[in-house]
Amino acid sequence: MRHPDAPAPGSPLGAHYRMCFGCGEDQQHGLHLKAWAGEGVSVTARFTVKPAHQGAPGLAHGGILTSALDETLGSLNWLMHIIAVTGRLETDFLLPVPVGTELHIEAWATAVHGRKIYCTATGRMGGPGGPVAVRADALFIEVQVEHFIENGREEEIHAAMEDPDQVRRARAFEVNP
Ligand SMILES: CCCCC/C=C\C/C=C\C/C=C\C/C=C\CCCC(=O)SCCNC(=O)CCNC(=O)[C@H](O)C(C)(C)COP(=O)(O)OP(=O)(O)OC[C@H]1O[C@@H](n2cnc3c(N)ncnc32)[C@H](O)[C@@H]1OP(=O)(O)O
Repeated sequence: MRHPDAPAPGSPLGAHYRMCFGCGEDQQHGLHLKAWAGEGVSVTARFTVKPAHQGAPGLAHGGILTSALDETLGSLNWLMHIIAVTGRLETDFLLPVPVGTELHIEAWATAVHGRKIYCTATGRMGGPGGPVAVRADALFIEVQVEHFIENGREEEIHAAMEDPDQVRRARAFEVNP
């Protein structure tokens, strides 16, 4: 499952798309989540809850926490050298997460069946060994690059295809942009 050319454990994964809400460095409204390759088909990530992420006073919105887990699970793509999108995602919220918390996220693949990738993630507070505040089980489905080209809004697709960095990132998934 781990691709022979997968980034070495500990390597930063970078953004798959600079305008991505989860990881994009140029997305001013985004989470700016950072992820690193782990052993096997696993990744670690960090995300800090900011005031813009509140659902209740001083507490993270559940949808934001789910997004952070979704993004980390999506980063497993880098380890497998495939493109997969979220088909199903179920989140358990175990502890309230205050603004200012740095969430330590871990995600790993648990099974593969055809195009279906089953995977799990946890988000811990106070450090990588801290209590689990959120966890999610997900089903990702492998797709071809046409999934984006055929369904994305034309102006962003054109901009992405004209961006050599984006084309290079797409190639890292061994797809033909
Ligand atoms: C140069 C331009 C390049 C641009 C792109 C460049 C780079 C991109 C690189 C990486 C980006 C990739 C991911 C992003 C990473 C992180 C972001 C976070 C991840 C996300 O946020 S991503 C957005 C949310 N996501 C969607 O926007 C998906 C919308 N959706 C669909 O597009 C279709 O729905 C699809 C494709 C999922 C399936 O459609 P389909 O027609 O291909 O396949 P089909 O329906 O046959 O399903 C095949 C088998 O999966 C089972 N299955 C399907 N769905 C299921 C479900 N919900 N529950 C249980 N089982 C399910 C079936 O039951 C069958 O199972 P079986 O084979 O056993 O029968």
